[in-house]
Amino acid sequence: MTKIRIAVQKSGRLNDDSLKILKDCGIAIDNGKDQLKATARNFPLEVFYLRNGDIPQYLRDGVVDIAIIGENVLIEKGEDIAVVEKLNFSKCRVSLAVPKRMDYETVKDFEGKRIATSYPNTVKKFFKSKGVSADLHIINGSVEIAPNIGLADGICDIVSSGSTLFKNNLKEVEIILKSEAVLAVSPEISEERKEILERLQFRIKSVLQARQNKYVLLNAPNDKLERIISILPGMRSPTVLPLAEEGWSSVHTVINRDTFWEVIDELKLAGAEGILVCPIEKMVV
Ligand SMILES: Nc1ncnc2c1ncn2[C@@H]1O[C@H](COP(=O)(O)OP(=O)(O)OP(=O)(O)O)[C@@H](O)[C@H]1O
Ligand SMILES: O=P(O)(O)OC[C@H]1O[C@H](OP(=O)(O)OP(=O)(O)O)[C@H](O)[C@@H]1O
Ligand SMILES: [Mg+2]
Repeated sequence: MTKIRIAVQKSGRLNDDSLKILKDCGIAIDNGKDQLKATARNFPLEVFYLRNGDIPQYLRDGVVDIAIIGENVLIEKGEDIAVVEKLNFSKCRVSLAVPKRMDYETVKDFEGKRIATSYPNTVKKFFKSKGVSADLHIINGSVEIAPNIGLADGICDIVSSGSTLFKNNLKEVEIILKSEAVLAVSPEISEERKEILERLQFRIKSVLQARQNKYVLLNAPNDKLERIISILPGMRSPTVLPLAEEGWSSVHTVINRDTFWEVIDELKLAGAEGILVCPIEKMVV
């Protein structure tokens, strides 16, 4: 039977959440941690555990068909590779930073400066678009230490909370790009495997939708229903069911996580009572 081959980071920031999303898609993988390859028990899928930084080349060569990878890595070394889904985890940015004490005004301040980075193509492209010429030092890790040991005047690296920059007396001065984990596809994928990809993507979308929403149940006196329903976003319109108690109804709906608390506050003000909030397992839209 044909299987789709997916690359997942072997260890590091993406590993746990990548395996979690496959699990939430109902895919069971026997996961010996030291294995480099594993087969799903209930879906035509093989998992290859690889270094994030090596994945663009494996996709390009068609050694794997799809991958869960940091978008920033694709921008750095896989611009020819298509992204089919943003996965909403491992969110970060690739930024330029300089020592706190430096008076930084514009990107022109990088002219002629030494920049340490693991993302040379990204930095080069950014500087080129701004007409700046700088001297790049490519290092693979602990980039933030470079200015403190006199190796560079500034750096370009991943920033999330900013605490690594803070600890190293650096300040973020330019955001070059924003990144999150994505599902990427090999240009070499076969038609047969594309069909498996479509099935997988359908499940992933349902999982992402479910994670983004909550199921809400509430009780309301009938004379307040109209106002309450006008507040609710919902998939179509809310379900309204009569309660055993005369003059009262139960309202069921779905609310997006981003606006959740604001909507709940409004519902309470409008007279909603006994509000229950439940996680959604899958949401097929
Ligand atoms: N601090 C962070 N917060 C959020 N996401 C991050 C952070 N650091 C890295 N990432 C994202 O996770 C990806 C993997 O980072 P990680 O540090 O685990 O591996 P790596 O050293 O880039 O890759 P490799 O697997 O090749 O060793 C990055 O490419 C980026 O997309
Ligand atoms: O803004 P922050 O929340 O501090 O995150 C940013 C740091 O996280 C990443 O390093 P990581 O911890 O993955 O270590 P690594 O350099 O060994 O990959 C990245 O390279 C930064 O150093
Ligand atoms: Mg890292």
